Amino acid sequence: MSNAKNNDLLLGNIDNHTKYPIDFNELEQEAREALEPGPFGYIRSSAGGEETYNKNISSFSKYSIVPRFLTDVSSLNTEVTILGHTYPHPLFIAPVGVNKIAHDDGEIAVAKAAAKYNFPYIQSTVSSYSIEEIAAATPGSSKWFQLYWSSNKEIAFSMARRVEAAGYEAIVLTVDTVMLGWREEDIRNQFSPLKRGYGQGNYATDPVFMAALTEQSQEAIVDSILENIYHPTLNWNDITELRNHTSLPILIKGILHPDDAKLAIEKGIDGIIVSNHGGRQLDGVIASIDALSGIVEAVNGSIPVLFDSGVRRGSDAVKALALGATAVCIGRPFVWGLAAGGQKGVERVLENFLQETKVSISLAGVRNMEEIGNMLVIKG
Ligand SMILES: Cc1cc2nc3c(=O)[nH]c(=O)nc-3n(C[C@H](O)[C@H](O)[C@H](O)COP(=O)(O)O)c2cc1C
Ligand SMILES: O=C(O)C(=O)c1ccccc1
Repeated sequence: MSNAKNNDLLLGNIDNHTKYPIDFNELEQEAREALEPGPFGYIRSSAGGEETYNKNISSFSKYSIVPRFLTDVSSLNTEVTILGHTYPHPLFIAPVGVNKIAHDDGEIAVAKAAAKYNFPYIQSTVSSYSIEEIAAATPGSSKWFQLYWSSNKEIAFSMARRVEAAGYEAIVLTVDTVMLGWREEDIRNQFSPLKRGYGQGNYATDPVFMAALTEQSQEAIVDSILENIYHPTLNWNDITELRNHTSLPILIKGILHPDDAKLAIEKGIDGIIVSNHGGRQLDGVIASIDALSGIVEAVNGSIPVLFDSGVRRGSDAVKALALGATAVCIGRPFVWGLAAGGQKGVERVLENFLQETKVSISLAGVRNMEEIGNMLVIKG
């Protein structure tokens, strides 16, 4: 619960804080200055002509909040319960790999900032730090694990066992990246983080992955990651197998079609993340926010529906929540915070998101996360 009287968010920011970019574009500019073109371009860009990337962002402005007044918004409860865990607010950290290309402290800095602001942290398979290192750096905080399937599926099962042992609360299987999208900026910059040896934290510590190597060299590790991480044969039978290898809840990330959402429910999946991977996979696909309502309708409350792609500020998150998302994941904004200022930079991004989200919910006349689904959002 937060009390509006003790929590005059805007004035608190004007009085207390040192100057720091708040707006996404200013933050991106600061990151551009801090990074080499290869890493900066890898994070910023998306697939093809970046149609979907641009649409993800611009489509939010097609939706307008119609607020209610005189509802006594002096206290706000943003708690949400998802798959048996109660989280203080419906904002998560999206899984983003290879964080060391943005800052040397990488995922440790992000996970610590997330723990400080109570954002559940979804760790990517292709992290620079391992499952166990992140767990040790952030004891007691909520963590989920994003799994990239491996062509040698015993590696995927091994990672699933490790996250369960390390106390993670759920596994998010990403299904839209069975091969990498057509990313022209990376071709232009000749930049592949995996080829340069980033993102090995979970592979180089995995007993099944390491045992399968023919030789124990850096080249062999890179080659084997590349052979395993692209897995175009992935299909629903693999999901059933994963189900038999973990007792953790499984969510599928990358759902855009209502029929895939229905199939996920039929196959016993515990939740989905509506996402187009920030426009980084197939260019020309529907903006994530435009896909949300149809999927929420298809799911009809039977499993949680998380959301990402294009969320740039608190009011975007509020629109997604009002359209039926159970929680919203923040992507590129925190990566720019990391590039601009390490853990501190991420903290400022999360703090701003949280504060704007809370102010926006209250100003729309809503007091808790049950009411937010009734918030009126219209196209126009
Ligand atoms: C640099 C970068 C790396 C990413 N790595 C992963 C990843 O390892 N696994 C995954 O499921 N999604 C990954 N994503 C996608 C994010 O989880 C998320 O879907 C996307 O960033 C949302 O779009 P937005 O950042 O424009 O809001 C990555 C995104 C970026 C920008
Ligand atoms: O770049 C990405 O979007 C992504 O998901 C990824 C895939 C492999 C390695 C690093 C990141």
